Amino acid sequence: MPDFPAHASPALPPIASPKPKHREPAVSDLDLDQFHDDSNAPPPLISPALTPPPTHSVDGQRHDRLPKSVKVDQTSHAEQHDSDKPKLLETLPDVHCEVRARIPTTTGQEMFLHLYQNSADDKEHLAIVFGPHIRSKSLDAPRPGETERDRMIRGAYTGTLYPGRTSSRVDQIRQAAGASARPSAGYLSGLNGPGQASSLKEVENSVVDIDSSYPAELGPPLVRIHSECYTGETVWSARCDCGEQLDEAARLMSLPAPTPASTPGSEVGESHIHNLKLPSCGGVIIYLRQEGRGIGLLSKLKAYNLQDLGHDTMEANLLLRHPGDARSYGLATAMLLDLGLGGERGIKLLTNNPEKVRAVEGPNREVRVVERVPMIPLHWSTGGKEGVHGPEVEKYISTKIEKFKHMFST
Ligand SMILES: Nc1nc2c(ncn2[C@@H]2O[C@H](COP(=O)(O)OP(=O)(O)OP(=O)(O)O)[C@@H](O)[C@H]2O)c(=O)[nH]1
Repeated sequence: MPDFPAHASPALPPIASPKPKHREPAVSDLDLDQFHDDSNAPPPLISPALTPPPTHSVDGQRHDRLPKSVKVDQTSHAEQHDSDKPKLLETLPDVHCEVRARIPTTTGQEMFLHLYQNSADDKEHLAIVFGPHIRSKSLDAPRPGETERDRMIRGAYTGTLYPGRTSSRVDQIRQAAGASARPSAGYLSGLNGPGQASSLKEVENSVVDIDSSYPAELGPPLVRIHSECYTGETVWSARCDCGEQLDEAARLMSLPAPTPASTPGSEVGESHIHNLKLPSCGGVIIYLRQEGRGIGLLSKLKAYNLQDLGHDTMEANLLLRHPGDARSYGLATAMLLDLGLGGERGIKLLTNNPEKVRAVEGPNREVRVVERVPMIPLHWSTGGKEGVHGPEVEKYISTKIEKFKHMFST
């Protein structure tokens, strides 16, 4: 079997969006046998079931806490050999958030969908923002000639919209109503100490108003970089776990932030916070329109047929003359910076993909990944009770481990 190129050495320029401009080579033009030199091996679909790595816990339950994270070794980044470094653009693309809207979701949680445009391609990439703390600078920046109503229509408001609202800024509404300064936007201010009842009320009121930056108390914000997968997210494919990963990222970002009540030794009882709408830690899913690891849906569907003919996901891409992974993450870096998530404090990245961890940091480490939270397939973590399963997804995951060097354990 030939040596494959190292994972994710993009042959396409990193920002290229896959648009088939000419007819792709017919499958019959391709050398289907090149990966089958030692083809006494059984076809992948009947290979033995994947044994999950032993280090993750299997207790049949989903937890209401973030899975254990792994510190990302900062020195090893700095000392990376040139050959190990991901190929990054020298400068980040320009991005700006055109519009944002509140989306109540079927799980009961609310999120704000941010639509971005950029200087690198003509696709609409998205930031799915959970919690009240993360805001887009380019969205909030005033635009020439716009009215307060224009600002509200494009989502550049604080607090909550309601019929008849006239200003995009909560402070202005309060001032107009003769109210004093708005309640403290500090994270759960006043909860930690005696006499919390009025403070709790204040928190309840301020939850919808908070527009400050991400509070230091919550540590590095949780980030997921997700690449589009029409098959796994929309048409119920069990060839991959992309849909489940998107759901799980949203669930983790909607979990309530730790409160003093959940901290040992706290004087605040559970009953005090029973009906309180506590803010979630929040986080952001950067949803990049790089379908099929950047090869596009057309090629991905051909790749599926090659997989049914016995090839793994990397081989199928290579046979179609695409890199094993054609994605890039400069847009994600630029979007995270716009959302105020650059700088020293860093982010916690939900992923198993080592390439993502390095590439999202950007050419000058504009964003720092200080912790990595693994994405364990639900089928493993629930002991087989939930999650996508079947021979195709097993093969997909085992190829991620063996060829793309994904890290499925802490
Ligand atoms: N080419 C190809 N792409 C696939 C296949 N199955 C899923 N994909 C794509 O793989 C991508 C999955 O990417 P992500 O969810 O960002 O995750 P990842 O890089 O695999 O790693 P994690 O962050 O650990 O989940 C999506 O763009 C899917 O469309 C496949 O068989 N072939």
